[in-house]
Amino acid sequence: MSKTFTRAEVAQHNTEDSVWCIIDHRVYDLTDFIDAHPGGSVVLNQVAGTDATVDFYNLHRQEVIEKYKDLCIGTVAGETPEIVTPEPGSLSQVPYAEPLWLRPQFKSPYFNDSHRRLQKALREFTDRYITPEAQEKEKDGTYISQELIDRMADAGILAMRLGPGKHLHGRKLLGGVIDGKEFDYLHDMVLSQELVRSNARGFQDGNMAGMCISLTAVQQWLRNEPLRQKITDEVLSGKKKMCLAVTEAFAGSDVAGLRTTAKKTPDGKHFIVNGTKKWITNGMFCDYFVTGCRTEKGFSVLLIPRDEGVETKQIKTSYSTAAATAFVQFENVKVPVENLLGEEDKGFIVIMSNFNHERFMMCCSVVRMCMTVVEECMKWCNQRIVFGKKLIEQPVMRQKLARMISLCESNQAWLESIAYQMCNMTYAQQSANLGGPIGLLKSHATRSAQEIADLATNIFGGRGLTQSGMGKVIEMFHRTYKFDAILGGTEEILADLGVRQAMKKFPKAML
Ligand code: HEM
Repeated sequence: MSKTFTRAEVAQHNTEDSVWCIIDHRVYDLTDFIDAHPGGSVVLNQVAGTDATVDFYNLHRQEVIEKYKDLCIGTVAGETPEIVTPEPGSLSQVPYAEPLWLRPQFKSPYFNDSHRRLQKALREFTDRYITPEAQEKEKDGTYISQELIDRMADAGILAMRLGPGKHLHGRKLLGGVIDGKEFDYLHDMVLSQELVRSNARGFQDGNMAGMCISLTAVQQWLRNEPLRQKITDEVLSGKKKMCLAVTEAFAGSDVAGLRTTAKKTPDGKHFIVNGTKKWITNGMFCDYFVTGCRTEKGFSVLLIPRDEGVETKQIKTSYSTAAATAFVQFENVKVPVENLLGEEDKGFIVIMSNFNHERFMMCCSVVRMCMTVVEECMKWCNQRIVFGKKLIEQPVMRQKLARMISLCESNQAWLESIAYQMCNMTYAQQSANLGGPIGLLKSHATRSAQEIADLATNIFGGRGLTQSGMGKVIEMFHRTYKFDAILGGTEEILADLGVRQAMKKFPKAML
């Protein structure tokens, strides 16, 4: 790479036997690559011997040049490469690509040094370990590797994903960048927002989303202490996997309509479970199912270990099968009564108590993903040349970007304000005061996501419909934003919840 060549020298390599070109002041020998080039050999022959920087960046993502850096044989004499290659862990320099609190010129009342340390460590962890695997698994549809799970368990990431609490006390997170006791809901927000940057919506859920919404219920409601500790240890160490199994083909959010039954054995020591569950995220690889069942006088929640009576079949949805979404069948599964969460026939509270945190995490992710889409659009508009001009020079494009930026900035500001309230409330106060606002935020954030996906696809044109290359993030987002609009409560239900909760507090007087 230390070799230098004059532009005249490069110009001579424009024959079938030797195809060189210049990209960003670096010299590339494409002779042996030409037949493997996904864009074909003709285009490379056309630029042989010339400076192809503008053409290259008009058609490729920055990561392509990184991946194929071995083709680089030197630089142009007297010239220095200009294009910035982001290092793992670095912040984006694209305007509006990062939340305001991470932009050096701005201040925030919410975040202290421990949030910044955690953000930095998580960004590096995600860039180095999660994103490469996420991209691969999203494409081939296989499940998360045990190696990555172990790495996340060691770093305390699995434990952090349950939110603040005693389970973090005494833990040194990410090698000690913060102490578990310091971890609050703003750290929690940072965690969700950094993990989502791997830009792979199916894998994002495949990456232990089931655990985040089920182990919390076990911790809060499983009364047998040694059993609770054993299971928590198994799951947080990554040795066992857990998911939440409530929805059925017969009933989604309508818990009263569920048909999975749990009948007590005559000796009162076991439940026998029969029934099916649908759309169970991570169900394919889980060892434990936190399952909603009909019991004699109501609805109950049971922790069901996988055994021969439990059968899982993969469901193909519009995102990658890396999410391990399953159809689950329980046939005469014998479950000890100590696996009951909360009280028999009073399972509704067990399921409901989990929702705020789940929805909060979803808000964090979808708002951050929207910001990444803005970043992609800003980069593309600055890079893409059409009708002899950069796209950004077209006022119609700037209008679209303005709308997208405004939606992202306002949603992020709302989210930070809610996270701050959560830091200053008990769990019970959160349930009383924040269920409505979180519901409204989730509903608004996913409506915004719809508009952002639509605008971004128009900006990218055909590339926004293509699963590889420049528009791949946009294509993925446009195909998958609905998961956030449906999972954890649909937009309509949550918007309605927000207004109903507000009306409960309406003063009795006629105002
Ligand atoms: C180091 C040099 C190059 C490498 C490693 C490279 C690699 C690639 C790769 C991996 C793709 C697949 C799409 C993607 O992932 O972005 C691609 C597509 C393409 N490349 Fe290249 N390329 C190089 C140079 C060039 C140059 C100089 C041109 C044009 C003059 C060119 C024209 C194209 C075209 C037209 C496509 C198809 C793009 C699309 O469908 O949107 N490539 N290239």
